[in-house]
Amino acid sequence: MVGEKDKCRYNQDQAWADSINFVQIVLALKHLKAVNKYFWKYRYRFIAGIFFVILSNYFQVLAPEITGYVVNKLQEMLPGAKPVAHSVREHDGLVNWFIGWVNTMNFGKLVVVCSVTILLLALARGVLMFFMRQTIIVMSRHIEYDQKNEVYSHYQKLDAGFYKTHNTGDLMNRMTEDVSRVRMYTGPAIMYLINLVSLISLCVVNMFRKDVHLSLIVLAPLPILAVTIYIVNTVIHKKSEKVQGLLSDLTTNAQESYSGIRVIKSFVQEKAMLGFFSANSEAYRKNAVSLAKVEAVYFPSMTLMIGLSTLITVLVGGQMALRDPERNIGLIVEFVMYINMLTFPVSAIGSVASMMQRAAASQKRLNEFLQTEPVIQDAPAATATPLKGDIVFNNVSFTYTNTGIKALRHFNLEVKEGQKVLLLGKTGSGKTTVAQLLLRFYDADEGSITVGGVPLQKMKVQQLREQISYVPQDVFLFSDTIGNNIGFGLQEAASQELLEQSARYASVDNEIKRLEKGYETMVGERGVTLSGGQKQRVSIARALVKDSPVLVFDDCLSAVDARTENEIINNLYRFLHQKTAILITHRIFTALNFDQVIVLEEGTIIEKGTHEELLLLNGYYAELYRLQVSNERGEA
Ligand SMILES: Nc1ncnc2c1ncn2[C@@H]1O[C@H](COP(=O)(O)OP(=O)(O)OP(=O)(O)O)[C@@H](O)[C@H]1O
Repeated sequence: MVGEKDKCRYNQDQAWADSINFVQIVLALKHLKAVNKYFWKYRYRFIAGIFFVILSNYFQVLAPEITGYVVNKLQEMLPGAKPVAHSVREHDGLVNWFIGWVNTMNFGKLVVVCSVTILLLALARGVLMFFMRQTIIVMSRHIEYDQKNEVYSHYQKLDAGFYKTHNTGDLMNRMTEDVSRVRMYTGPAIMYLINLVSLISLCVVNMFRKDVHLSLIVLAPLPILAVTIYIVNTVIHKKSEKVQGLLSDLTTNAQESYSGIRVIKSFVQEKAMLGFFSANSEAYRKNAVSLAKVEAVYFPSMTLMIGLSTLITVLVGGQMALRDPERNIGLIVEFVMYINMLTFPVSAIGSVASMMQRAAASQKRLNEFLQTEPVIQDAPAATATPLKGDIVFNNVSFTYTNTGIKALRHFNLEVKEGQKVLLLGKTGSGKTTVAQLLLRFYDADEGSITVGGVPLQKMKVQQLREQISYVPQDVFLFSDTIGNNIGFGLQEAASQELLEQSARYASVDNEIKRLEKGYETMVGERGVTLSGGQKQRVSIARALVKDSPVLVFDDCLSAVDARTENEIINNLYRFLHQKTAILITHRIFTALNFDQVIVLEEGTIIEKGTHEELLLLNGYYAELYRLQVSNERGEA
């Protein structure tokens, strides 16, 4: 068995191995190509941002040159000092012009003018940095917005099969976590990257222009600093991911304990739950402490590295000046300023690299998802056909690919326009599958489904679904008002009259009106919690409000009592007068005179006929009927 220490050692080794795998990082970056279209969309903002970053850095590197010049001037004033030679090549064009202007002033005035100039440069930098954030960071927010919309609209396109194979947490993560990680790339990472490339280039060019030898010596520790920071950053990142994960376990654990408090108490499991919580809490504590230790080392070691570079500059530069009195001291001051200036960009290399790495991993996940094409799509020749005529299932077979379960086998059914059909069968016999195939949540593997002779594949999916009112088995209400939940399927806002009429048909109107806010009552999280039966009836009302020619009710009366069930069936009898309806159920509804009753078993029809015919057949239906009648008598 691997011990705790070995595991820890393994994790550390792994972190080091991962962190130095630069090739992998570079390869991973190809996934980020997908966001280039957004950079193009916001190109003017982006170009302006790059310009502001470069200009701000240019102003920043002017300050050491001016400071160096002032120090040299001071050196010249020391007793016995020789004038310091200024080579035009040594300075930036703007600095040369500035030196030409101030050189004739007396020393006092020169110092004041140079100080004010340095102050003005700092102010200008501040303004430019403001614009830099206003352009690049704002651009990243726009991209984040566009990308969230892109992901969301793709979710809407994908079909039922996709949702069965992906869990909600994973889907939510792509919308939130992955998109915000990509934003860290399109915003801060890109900004820091342009910043560090431009600042390092400007500083290094200036340093080499002045003293190649000294430059090589003082710059030597910086790459070591960059790599060290990158490695430590990766370790910190991995540790903080782990701490985050443990924290989320802890929160879920606590949340479940609160929600399931009645079960915990009734099963007297408080102690066990506490033990479980303590174990989670201990794991979190250990990892959080370990993260704090690495973070504690991080900043002091960074400061040490920078201090070392400054020390080398002063030491080597000072010795050079001692050996060669011609050398100017201003150069040493200038180099110390450059080194301090380089600290931030060099230390940012690590965090920029890990931000890009994380963004690439997130974008890879997003790309995989965005490239998933919905299986159910409109055929090129599909038309918006009105749903008229008989519904025919002709020799239909269907297997769920994810489980390999054959839900329908050579299923044949003909529902004449305006007929009411009862689809009955044991659980798992394939009833819901019939409804889902009719709505084209899936396509049949074999056989065909036609409405009025037109195959479903020749109709536009959206129009097909618009013309079918479907009450699914799992009731789902949105966190919105009851009225909005009922009117959900309508293109325009439903009139109060229509809402009430549908609710009356679904036998829920009276109960809604008894609520304090009536149809304006919020459902869900912070609203009123409706009972299972009430929710079912609200979802029936939602289907009825659409007034479609075809209705499919999937086991939607399972949570209502027998009296309400009869009331709804009677109402439906009136409502469904001209319409085609398929009612899926486990129970027999005697109140409604069905044109056909179909009994399914393991995906095939075992009985078919009217209520009377099936009673005479004396099979599954007749037995279920007798059982139900005797139960009802027993209850009465
Ligand atoms: N999304 C799915 N993925 C894989 N298998 C599924 C899926 N939905 C249903 N099945 C399987 O297909 C078979 C038929 O399921 P279906 O939901 O059509 O039955 P049902 O008669 O409506 O059952 P119930 O009355 O319990 O709702 C079952 O064995 C079920 O396990």
